[in-house]
Amino acid sequence: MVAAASGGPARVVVLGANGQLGRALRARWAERDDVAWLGRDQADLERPESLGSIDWTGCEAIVNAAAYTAVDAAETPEGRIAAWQVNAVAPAALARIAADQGIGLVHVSSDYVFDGTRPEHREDEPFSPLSVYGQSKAAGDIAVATAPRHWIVRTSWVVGEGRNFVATMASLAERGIDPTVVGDQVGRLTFAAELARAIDHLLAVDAPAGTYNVSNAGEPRSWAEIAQRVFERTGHDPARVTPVTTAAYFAGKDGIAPRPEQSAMDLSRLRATGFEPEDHEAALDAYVDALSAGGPPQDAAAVR
Ligand SMILES: NC(=O)C1=CN([C@@H]2O[C@H](COP(=O)(O)OP(=O)(O)OC[C@H]3O[C@@H](n4cnc5c(N)ncnc54)[C@H](O)[C@@H]3O)[C@@H](O)[C@H]2O)C=CC1
Repeated sequence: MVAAASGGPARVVVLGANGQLGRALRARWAERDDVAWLGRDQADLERPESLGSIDWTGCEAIVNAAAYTAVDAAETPEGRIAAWQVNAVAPAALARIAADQGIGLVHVSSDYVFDGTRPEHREDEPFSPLSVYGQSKAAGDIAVATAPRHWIVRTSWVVGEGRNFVATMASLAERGIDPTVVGDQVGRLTFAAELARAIDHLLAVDAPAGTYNVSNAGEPRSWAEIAQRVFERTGHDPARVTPVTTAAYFAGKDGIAPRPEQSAMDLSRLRATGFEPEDHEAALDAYVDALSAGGPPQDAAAVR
């Protein structure tokens, strides 16, 4: 069995426990003692065969929050193999385990399975990935859908703890650095806490198996508009952010995977389960305020 904090068998096993979503789930389920939290050291999805040697006795649901998320590195020969192992082969192994042992499987997908040419992605839109990462995620979705009790949670633009776009913009604003930011990719932010709340909800209401788009709600915005809002909220001049096209931003840079221009997703299927997502700009303001309260963020990671 996989042991939970209680010492007994875990009813829920979370894989990828140390990522943005994993940490948000930990915060959400901090009071629960029936969850096991497995990081890469305990369950390495690059070695999918190892998942079959785990004793899943007592497990009612697996939440797969692990993924190979390095979108550009996935275009390299080594990255390609790792991305496929983690994002496609391992989810297929999990689907087999879930099907054989009657376990529910929550798996997280990406808007990058689409090319971003439609105004709002619906769950049943045909796959049209632009990148190796997107291809590997689409293959994972196809595999996971073979498990009878599966919930594919398709999300976009995740912002959680640590290194992320919003923290980077807040840091640049504070340090007097004026960024150029992509202005022709449009979407909605998904705060990791909101994603965790939605997963908790889908399990709690035992939502029908299938795919659910999950993001925060509200008017879709470009990365540049989001950056400008971060500047404004932190008391800096938003005009310091210069919007550029994706083509201009990546001009002369090698090894950049194509990104969808349009990432916003239709949320009606999620809403039909009784879940109302919070507006992403209101959530952004609250997130930035929390960052400010904790002092200026240290991390100045590259803009996505
Ligand atoms: N970050 C984003 O903007 C988006 C993320 N997603 C999806 O959301 C889900 C959660 O993503 P985040 O929490 O943002 O990603 P993250 O990169 O913060 O976390 C992923 C976790 O997976 C772990 N991991 C990587 N390789 C592993 C392996 N071989 N074995 C076990 N664990 C491994 C990492 O150590 C990390 O803890 C993923 O399925 C991702 O594809 C979808 C759309 C956008």
